Amino acid sequence: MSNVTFPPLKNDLILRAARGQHTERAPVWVMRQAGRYLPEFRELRQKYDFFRLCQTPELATQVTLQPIDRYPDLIDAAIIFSDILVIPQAMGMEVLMNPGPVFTKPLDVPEDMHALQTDGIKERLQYVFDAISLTRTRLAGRVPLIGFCGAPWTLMSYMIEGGASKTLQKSKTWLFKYPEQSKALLQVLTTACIEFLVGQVEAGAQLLQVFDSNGGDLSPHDFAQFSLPLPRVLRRRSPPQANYDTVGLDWTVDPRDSSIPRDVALQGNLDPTVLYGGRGAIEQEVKRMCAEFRAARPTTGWIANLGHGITPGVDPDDLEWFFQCVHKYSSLDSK
Ligand SMILES: Cc1c2[nH]c(c1CCC(=O)O)Cc1[nH]c(c(CCC(=O)O)c1C)Cc1[nH]c(c(CCC(=O)O)c1C)Cc1[nH]c(c(C)c1CCC(=O)O)C2
Repeated sequence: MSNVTFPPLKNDLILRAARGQHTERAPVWVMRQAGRYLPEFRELRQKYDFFRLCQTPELATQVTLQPIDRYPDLIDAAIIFSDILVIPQAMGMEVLMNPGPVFTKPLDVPEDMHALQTDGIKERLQYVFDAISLTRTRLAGRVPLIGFCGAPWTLMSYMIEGGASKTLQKSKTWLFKYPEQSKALLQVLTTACIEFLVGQVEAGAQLLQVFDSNGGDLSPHDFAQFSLPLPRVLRRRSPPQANYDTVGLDWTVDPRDSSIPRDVALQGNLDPTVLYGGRGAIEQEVKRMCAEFRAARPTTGWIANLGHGITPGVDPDDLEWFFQCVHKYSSLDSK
């Protein structure tokens, strides 16, 4: 589906695992791998505002490649440097990063939705597509490139709460007090997400991840109603790249949990705090994680990752050790 040709891929481990194929070892990457724990990232961040980095393809590409250059032969995927909140921005909402996201005018009542610009969203996100194409070229086939977006419910909750929230009281109130308007907003966001993801694949993204960070706050019934439609629609628009072939787990879920469908590959799930525990703790926990995933998926694929984004204080050498431990303990011949 990509419009451009790029250098041939040398490492397709994560693509095979995401499709459910058994791999010689688990592919590995970490969420927020281009982030504040890296001194080279902090250096650039001192010069540029967060969204300036996202909006300038040359800079976004440079940041995306930082972990790939630092850990050659250890990381199996790059993820485009951006943020889930670029969609609300493209709908005309102002978002600042200081240090977490802050919306200057969150949605308060359904009438506020009239101010949202629902046409031309994909066009205003062209900078992400340009960053993806440039990154694909500069990756030169070393590893696949992941594109992403936030899931509609997570975006809606940020747009109403105005930032991170523990209780999601305002956005959940919308669901129950203004159900029709909430559905309309989710519909607009679903369309925007799908156009955005399809555009990323056209620009060169080889794998897509949808972050539904606030999905766990919905009841199973509301999750099915408000969050699950996206992959079904996406699948119709962009087969076969866009199946939810893989489900990401955090550390509160045991990969052997019988409620997890059998027909998906798994990704996860080390508690990022383990990375503060020193080499002994990292090795022990990675070994245990690999054994659990191997038991859960003895003949199909899984992807090693943290259960959440890496945090700013981690020593980059300890992350290197994490990668080395995954290589060792997820190999077919490891005990
Ligand atoms: C909810 C959410 C956001 N953004 C994202 C999510 C979903 C995943 C999750 O639940 O964490 C996803 C995201 N954010 C970022 C990426 C880039 C790719 C990567 O390296 O993983 C990705 C995939 C960069 C970022 N996004 C952000 C940073 C740090 C900001 C900085 O450089 O000042 C980075 C590297 C900021 C951000 N952006 C967001 C928050 C809540 C924060 C503050 C939290 C934090 O500080 O880590 C919104």
